[in-house]
Amino acid sequence: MTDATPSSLDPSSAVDPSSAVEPSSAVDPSSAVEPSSAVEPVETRMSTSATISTGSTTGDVRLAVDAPALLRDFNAAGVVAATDVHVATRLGRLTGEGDASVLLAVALAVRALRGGSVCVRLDDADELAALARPEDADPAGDGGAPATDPPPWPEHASWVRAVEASPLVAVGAGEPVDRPARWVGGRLYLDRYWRDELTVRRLVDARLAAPPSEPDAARLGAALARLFPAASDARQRLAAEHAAGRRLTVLTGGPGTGKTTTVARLLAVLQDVAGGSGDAAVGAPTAGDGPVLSVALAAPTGKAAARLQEAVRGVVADLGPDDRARTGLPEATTVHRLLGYRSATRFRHHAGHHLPHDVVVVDETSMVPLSLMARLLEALRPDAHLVLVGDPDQLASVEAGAVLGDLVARPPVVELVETLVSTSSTDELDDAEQVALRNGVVRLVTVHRQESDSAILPLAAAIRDGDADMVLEVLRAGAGGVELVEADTERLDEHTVRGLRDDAVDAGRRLVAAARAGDASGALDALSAHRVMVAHRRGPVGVARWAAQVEAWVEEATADAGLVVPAGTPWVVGRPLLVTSNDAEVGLYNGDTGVLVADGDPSALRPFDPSTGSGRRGLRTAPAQDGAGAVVAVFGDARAPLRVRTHRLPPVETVHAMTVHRAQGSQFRRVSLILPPSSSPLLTRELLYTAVTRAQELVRVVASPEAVRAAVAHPVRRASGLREPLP
Ligand SMILES: Nc1ncnc2c1ncn2[C@@H]1O[C@H](COP(=O)(O)OP(=O)(O)OP(=O)(O)O)[C@@H](O)[C@H]1O
Repeated sequence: MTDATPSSLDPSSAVDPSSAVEPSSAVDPSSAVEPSSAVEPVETRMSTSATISTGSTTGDVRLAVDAPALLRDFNAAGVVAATDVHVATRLGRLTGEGDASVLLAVALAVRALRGGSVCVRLDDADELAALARPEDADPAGDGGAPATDPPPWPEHASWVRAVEASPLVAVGAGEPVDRPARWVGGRLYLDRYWRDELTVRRLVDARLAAPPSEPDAARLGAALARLFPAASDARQRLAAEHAAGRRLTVLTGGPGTGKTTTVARLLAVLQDVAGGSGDAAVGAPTAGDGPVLSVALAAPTGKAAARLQEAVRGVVADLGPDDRARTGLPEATTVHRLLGYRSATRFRHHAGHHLPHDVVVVDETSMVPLSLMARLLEALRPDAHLVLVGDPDQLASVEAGAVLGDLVARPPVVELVETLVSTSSTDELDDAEQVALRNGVVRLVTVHRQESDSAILPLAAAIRDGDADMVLEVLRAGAGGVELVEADTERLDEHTVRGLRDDAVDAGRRLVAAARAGDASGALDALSAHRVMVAHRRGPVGVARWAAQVEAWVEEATADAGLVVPAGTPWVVGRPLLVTSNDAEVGLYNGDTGVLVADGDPSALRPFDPSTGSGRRGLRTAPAQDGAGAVVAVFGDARAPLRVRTHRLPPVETVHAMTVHRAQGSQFRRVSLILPPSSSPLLTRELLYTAVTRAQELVRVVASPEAVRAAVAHPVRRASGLREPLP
């Protein structure tokens, strides 16, 4: 390994391969408020404002100079972007609303979506203060308006009066239904988000309030006792019993608390009780007949779906023969694919064409945004059993909404569930958990994973508890697969990051070797060996800069064999890929990761003309003899990879490093997390918790202690109305 000079860590050397901005959407107000479906943090969308003409005469297109003075001032302070102002003023023109305070409120509602909120609370001083933090305060400093001090907010009472009187705004939950914004309970929504929230509320409440199905108590009791025999299984047993009788169960818990185990076993319970008496004489299925309920397993990303399927099948394989036969081999898919994705707002299954399944289990529900949850709930048969599984302490979805967190924290919707019969007891639930159970929520708390010397789970627990001293203590102890590299991450040198470099190079070597050998499974396995994670997209602590850095290290380390670049293609064998948009036809979705591997007989990758490497050091190869091409992209489960020809690939990026948002739903054996400076608005408790819990063996945090403290001190705030009853 050759030492790179410190200058190779110079941020200015980083090339941003992904600087494409979203298409301008400022003209059509409805599309202007449609969030990007990209799985990436909010700051990526800040630069949008720099691409959109707002009629500025100053030449600075980030400033909305044609807007009323109040909006101009808030724009100049960086509180709202020019696009937010543009949407608000356009909606104002369409509805005859000229009051600047109302337009400011609408611009804030648009702005709030980018932070993941569904609405803006004008009466919440903390939220307004958070919005007043310029969202582009990232180290790159590459977007948004120049910050001046924000002007004072409009006087609250008159602001609310103006909003309530506005022709732009519908007030309350009822008529009229054709206005672009909605004011409910002190919250201002863009109408589309209000409708999605109402849909989720209505359909969740209907599920909770539906009369319970009453499975045969003796059979249920026997199945629960068989599948959850130990005293320590009590909460898992309760969740399974709840799922057998009710139409919505929300199963939560941190890593290693047995969520997946519970899912697999509860499927066995549900299949058993659905199998009726087992009396073959009357035609009822028996154990040997296999599954009788149609079950769908889904997760927000392909990677998470692959993990879910693998984990569930692993648990099923350990069940007794009858339960194994009853449960079968459930397939997992993405939520998009389950619903039959056609476009961001259109799916094959919907309220008029329900999914056929009797049971639908969604894992990693924290990543499901409000709009997708609304579409999923609409598409379910009313009598289907829905089980939402996830960890509400993780980062919420990139798009607006924090549905899992909201469902867990809501006040109770239905009276105490009376159907908990037979073996389950709620004795060990505290008062808050008893209340949550009325909303179908069962929280698993016991960590069962046997890694007693690992400090990753105690670290995650300290982050979740907001205990920054403990977090730093565990990190600094440097034992049990946890380490802290204390550093100013904007000025890292080679020596400081040598551990990170060694891990990245090791994983990269294995990846490239497997890819060149045409070993798809080996390459996909190597892809999860180590991952560099960051918070930002751009800047010295951004994904673009670190992806370029890791790529340079790996190229250097594997240069002896030369790059393998099949002739006539830009595709480098061994390049790790990240899919950046959905392509239902190919079966790849935003956030899926894969790798380019040599296709067919590796000897077909013979030298083409090493002397004409187009200025690039490396080995060029001819296409395989059979014309099938010499490189193929592989994705998904290492044991059954999905192979995609390069000409059919949707847009992809190289993924030597990724944002923590992107990494959600995936796990890696080793994780190196590089945190931005403590002033970054993206440093949140959920970000740190999510990154730490992606690691199986080792998590290395490269950060200043101040940045760690800042992350732990800032839980994410997301405004929505789901936690409150309708007025
Ligand atoms: N009731 C139990 N008793 C003993 N061991 C259990 C129990 N439930 C789960 N386990 C074991 O604990 C480990 C973690 O379980 P599981 O993978 O189901 O957790 P999880 O919550 O899905 O974790 P993650 O979110 O990290 O994927 C597994 O090894 C599993 O076999």
